[in-house]
Amino acid sequence: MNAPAFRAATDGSSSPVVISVKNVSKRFGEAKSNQSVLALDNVSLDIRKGEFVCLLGPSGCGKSTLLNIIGGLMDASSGSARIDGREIKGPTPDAISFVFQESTLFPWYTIVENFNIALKFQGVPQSEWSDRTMKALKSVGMATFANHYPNQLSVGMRQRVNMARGIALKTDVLLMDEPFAALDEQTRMVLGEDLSTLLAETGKTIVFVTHSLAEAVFLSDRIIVMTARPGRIKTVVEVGEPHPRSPDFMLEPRFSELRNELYALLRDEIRAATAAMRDPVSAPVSLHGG
Ligand SMILES: Nc1ncnc2c1ncn2[C@@H]1O[C@H](COP(=O)(O)OP(=O)(O)OP(=O)(O)O)[C@@H](O)[C@H]1O
Repeated sequence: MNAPAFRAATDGSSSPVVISVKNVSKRFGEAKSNQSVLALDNVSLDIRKGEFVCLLGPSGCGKSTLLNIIGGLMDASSGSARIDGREIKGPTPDAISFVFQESTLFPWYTIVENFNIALKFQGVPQSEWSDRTMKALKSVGMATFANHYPNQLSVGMRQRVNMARGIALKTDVLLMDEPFAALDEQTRMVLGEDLSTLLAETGKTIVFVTHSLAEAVFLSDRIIVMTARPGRIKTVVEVGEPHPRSPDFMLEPRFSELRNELYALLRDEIRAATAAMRDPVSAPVSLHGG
């Protein structure tokens, strides 16, 4: 029997850089217009192969915008994003796949058919489809539902399948935008454990957006803490724990210390974001140099 996959804690400095974001700013609307929004301001970030990186910050600080720019779904207003040295100018389905908060399964196709469409779109040879699909479904405990339709599954099961589809694809990079946000706390925790195991097994590079401090600490190698809008990188917190992670990690004093540290870092930013929502004209945009 094979030993379970194990991935040592990383400080992110020993593996090659896969994603490189350099001086990225993003403005929605014309700068002169009073409707214009500066969502990201001069963000630079390198993400290394096999890392699990969380983007954490107050609502509206540009987490999804940054993820969308990395995924090629949106252009930066200035600066650049690269994957494996290539400038990202649009979606790169050969390199990057997405898992969103809402299940993006076609309701009129079975789970297997949904996977086949994604694999076909990605150019994976048909001879590999079944093996990849069943392996990924098995890894999230959903193999027996392969021939079900999405509406025959619970919300949590659909999100499991969504996650499995991201894993089945050949891409080395998985971008996950609040994939567990719609789930109850227990399901979230179990899926978080599964994701940590999958990270150790597949070695994929994962960029994950969340609002949950506990989820960020439990899953991440590095947590990118962002300021209130315009989103900048306030600080980076290293977790330094191997994968797969067990729920026992949450009982360690270090876990609470890290979560408290994140809360202390975010508190001012959340206040700034809330003030800006209440009074967009006179509120400080960010307490962090905004
Ligand atoms: N297509 C768009 N057009 C105009 N403004 C946008 C667009 N997309 C995002 N924004 C604005 O950019 C800012 C950042 O949005 P984004 O969704 O990236 O934030 P977020 O940190 O992911 O928020 P949340 O945590 O609430 O999901 C917000 O003020 C938002 O209103």
